[in-house]
Amino acid sequence: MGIEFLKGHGTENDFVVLPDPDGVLDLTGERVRALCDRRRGLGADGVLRVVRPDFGPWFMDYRNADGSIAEMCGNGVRVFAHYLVHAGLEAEGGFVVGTRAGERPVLAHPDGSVTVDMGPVAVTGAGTATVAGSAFDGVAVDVGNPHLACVTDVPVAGLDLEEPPGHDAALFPHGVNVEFVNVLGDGALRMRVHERGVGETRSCGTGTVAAVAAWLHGEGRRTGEATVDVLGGRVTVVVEEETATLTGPAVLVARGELDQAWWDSL
Ligand SMILES: N[C@@H](CCC[C@H](N)C(=O)O)C(=O)O
Repeated sequence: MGIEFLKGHGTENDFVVLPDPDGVLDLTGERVRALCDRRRGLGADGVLRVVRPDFGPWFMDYRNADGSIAEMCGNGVRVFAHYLVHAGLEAEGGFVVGTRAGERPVLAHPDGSVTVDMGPVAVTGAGTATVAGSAFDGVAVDVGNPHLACVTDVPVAGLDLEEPPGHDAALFPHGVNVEFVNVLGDGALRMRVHERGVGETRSCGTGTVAAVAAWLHGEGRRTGEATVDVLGGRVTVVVEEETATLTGPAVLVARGELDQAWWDSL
């Protein structure tokens, strides 16, 4: 009997989901890297291990594709919540998901989309990202994990994000997710992102919240709402005084078993 997995995505930010209610899987960095590898594994931007603690809600143990651990993943919470409903472990509607950044209330909608209460969002400073020798002014945004969100007039579609953007390491001692954001109109943004521990991804939920917070900050506003177009689709973000919400699709595409011998060899 192999190890159960599912594959899913939220606006094409894709994840391997590993149901592990009793917390018995030894999810090493090497196993995460192998699972996420698009040639020698299943391929994904990250892994969501589904754990049921003795007390409290289902816990999302999130890992980046390079095996590193991150505090929070907004698209991951949507896929995680959708999986819980799909598996009959939670009912559609409101429930809570545990993350390393704290508990995140979610609302699982009948169409499979999910709204996540992302918790407080804070603009904590200013920084600069560098891409191919060009500098982009940005703001540091804490969404439970670190972001440098750069609102720019340079069309983001043309940026080469193959290499990690340069940034001020002293400002982000634990690394950073970097967003490049175009304003398409009032309440309409376009974003590309280079994620810490992954590379360029087709969407980043916490990144879209950071993008909206950065746009509002530039407008001298603290609260507001925007759609954010990413390479993998569209999400909606609402920033309020005390919290922010992220709404978007969540899709499960496959379910199967990992080969036990392959797992054991890692
Ligand atoms: N894709 C995620 C963010 C995942 C974590 C990030 N790479 C980090 O290291 O902080 C999202 O949807 O928020």
